[in-house]
Amino acid sequence: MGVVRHVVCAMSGGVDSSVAALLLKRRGYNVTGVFMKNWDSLDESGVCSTERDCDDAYRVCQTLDIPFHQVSYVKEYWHDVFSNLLKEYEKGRTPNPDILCNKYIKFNHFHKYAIHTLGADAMATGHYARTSQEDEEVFQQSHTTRPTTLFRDRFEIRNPVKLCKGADLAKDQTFFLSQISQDALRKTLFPLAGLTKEFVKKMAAEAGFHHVLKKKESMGICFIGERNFENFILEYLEPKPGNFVSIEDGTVKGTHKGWFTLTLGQRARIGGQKDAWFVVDKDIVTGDVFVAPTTNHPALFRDTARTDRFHWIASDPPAELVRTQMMECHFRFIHQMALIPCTVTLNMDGSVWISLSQPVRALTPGQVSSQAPLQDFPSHVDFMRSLALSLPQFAVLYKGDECLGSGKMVQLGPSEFTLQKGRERMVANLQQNDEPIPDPAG
Ligand SMILES: Nc1ncnc2c1ncn2[C@@H]1O[C@H](COP(=O)(O)OP(=O)(O)OP(=O)(O)O)[C@@H](O)[C@H]1O
Repeated sequence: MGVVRHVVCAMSGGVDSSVAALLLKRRGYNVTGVFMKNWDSLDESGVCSTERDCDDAYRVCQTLDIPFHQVSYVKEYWHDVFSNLLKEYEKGRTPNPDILCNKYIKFNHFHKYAIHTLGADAMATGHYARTSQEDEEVFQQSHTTRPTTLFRDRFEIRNPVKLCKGADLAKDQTFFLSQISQDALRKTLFPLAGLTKEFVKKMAAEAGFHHVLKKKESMGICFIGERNFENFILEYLEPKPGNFVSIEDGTVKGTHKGWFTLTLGQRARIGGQKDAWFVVDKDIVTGDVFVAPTTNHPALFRDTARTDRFHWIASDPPAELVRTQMMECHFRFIHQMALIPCTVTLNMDGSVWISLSQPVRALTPGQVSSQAPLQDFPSHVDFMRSLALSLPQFAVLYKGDECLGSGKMVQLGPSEFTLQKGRERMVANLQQNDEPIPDPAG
């Protein structure tokens, strides 16, 4: 008889992690369920949803007859995720809290707790994602503490583990995992890797997890709960009022109460204006929010972005990129958006330039923002829909099924509108000087 492996499963009280724990138990492992508390929350009716979720996770563990623990990362979440989020808002950027939560909490604090404190052979979550390792390979990974040398990961890791899309492409969550460390990934199991959500729900029903199935699907920000996001964020940030300014002629169209909850591409409600205007840019120094009169205005389209130091999950950086300084792959900046072909170039400081095969709008064409202006948002769920469609922070790269990693977008190339204006100015200058206008076709 071989050793019985010990796996710590992160259990949220939801369907996915409950079935993940069930599958691990069926594989014959010693499973421990752990619930994380990240936020002291009361929802708008004063009910603590965290306690309810914790209770649900506990009941699943009872049904499975496995030990249950609860850990609190309220302090860590506040420092690593929430403060970060507020700082980004103040810079006029729209951060993705779920990417940060995975990076700093689940695949860092929680990971260390599972492996070092509880002595587990691996940790597991209910994410729809896959790695390039079999379970047994995960267990064989020794607990290495990386020496802090000048050498980068590629010199230290012989067989880097890849992060790949799960079988259920409609549920794939690699986007949210794109910032996690190689060290944590090497010790992680994703029991739902090969399953569809439909099948997982069926398994939950057969296992008698009815209390879990009855719950609403969790969405977006894991900690805030059902509440008005604008009111929530205004508890923490001082609103900075300013003007709505037309990108076309610089005229002031109205005023707004604060720009950090206004997201790129979103329809702006401007008092006294009958027509629809759309947010295309912000000036965080003056507080001006630039707006355009059409939803598909060229000021919303761009085809290049630069990231900060890119986080490569497996090879840091990929050999192809080192060899040629250039790589063809696919890009996504919104969870589940269609992948866009792109060319990536590597800079000396580890940042990358991403050139897309076609200009993309700040949001996916024809999506909810035009029907659901922010002022009408009833809850954070709707806000998350707009967030997911807004200027995102992270550029996530894929090569086939593999999620290569992500980088925070810190600079965008010129918009189509800027380029168009530049061309017009050039033509006007040429005409003024009576020079022949170059024929673009010839
Ligand atoms: N509060 C929590 N405590 C422990 N683990 C958590 C918690 N929240 C999320 N997780 C882990 O992260 C995974 C992904 O979380 P996410 O919030 O995306 O939920 P989900 O995909 O709807 O999964 P679930 O149905 O398990 O809630 C979960 O399956 C679970 O393993």
